[in-house]
Amino acid sequence: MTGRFIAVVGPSGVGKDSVMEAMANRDPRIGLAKRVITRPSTAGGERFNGVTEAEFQTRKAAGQFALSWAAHGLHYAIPVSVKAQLQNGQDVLANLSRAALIDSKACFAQFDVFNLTADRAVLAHRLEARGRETAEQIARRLDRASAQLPDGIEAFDIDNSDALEQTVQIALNHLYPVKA
Ligand SMILES: Nc1ncnc2c1ncn2[C@@H]1O[C@H](COP(=O)(O)OP(=O)(O)O)[C@@H](O)[C@H]1O
Ligand SMILES: O=P(O)(O)OC[C@H]1O[C@H](OP(=O)(O)OP(=O)(O)O)[C@H](O)[C@@H]1O
Repeated sequence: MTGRFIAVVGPSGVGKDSVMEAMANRDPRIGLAKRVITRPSTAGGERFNGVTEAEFQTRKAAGQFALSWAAHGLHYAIPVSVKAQLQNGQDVLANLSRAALIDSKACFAQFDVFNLTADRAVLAHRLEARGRETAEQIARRLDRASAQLPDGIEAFDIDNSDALEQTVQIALNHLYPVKA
């Protein structure tokens, strides 16, 4: 059976990549979409494919992206290879912009959304602790924290203010309900 494409959205620093990675480690039915980003691969954090702006545009023109968007002064894409993962029956998690949800819904037959939330103070603390962005970049990311989901998009909301393990369990229970 074809897998589900699950968009994981929420403000920068809320824990999208951490939750996704922990879910994939817990359950073999889950695969991760590896994003292509115009950020040096040495920047750390999630596993992503870092490319130059020119390389990004070349790959986009060659049809190598299922989805792409711009945010935080960077370009991001989900490679078309996710379709093979889905055809192999994996449920695929992808860290997506809330602004890319409409395109994403149109692109994938089986589509779900996890919307992660956390208090602004928690976000600020996590972004500082992650240490990847400057103070100014962090301030701009926090300004986007309250962005709403587009009309017509239904999401499963999960508060990731507390322990990561708790969030992961709630998300897994939602994806794979235990039959009584
Ligand atoms: N539930 C949690 N409790 C504590 N720290 C967390 C939790 N979830 C994520 N973090 C930490 O917060 C920071 C941001 O997480 P990350 O997964 O990079 O967020 P995002 O992908 O949403 O930008 C990381 O340093 C991560 O280790
Ligand atoms: O439009 P928004 O919903 O605010 O999302 C903006 C960007 O932030 C998210 O990534 P993340 O927070 O992981 O930032 P990063 O990709 O730079 O790490 C998401 O994947 C988008 O690329």
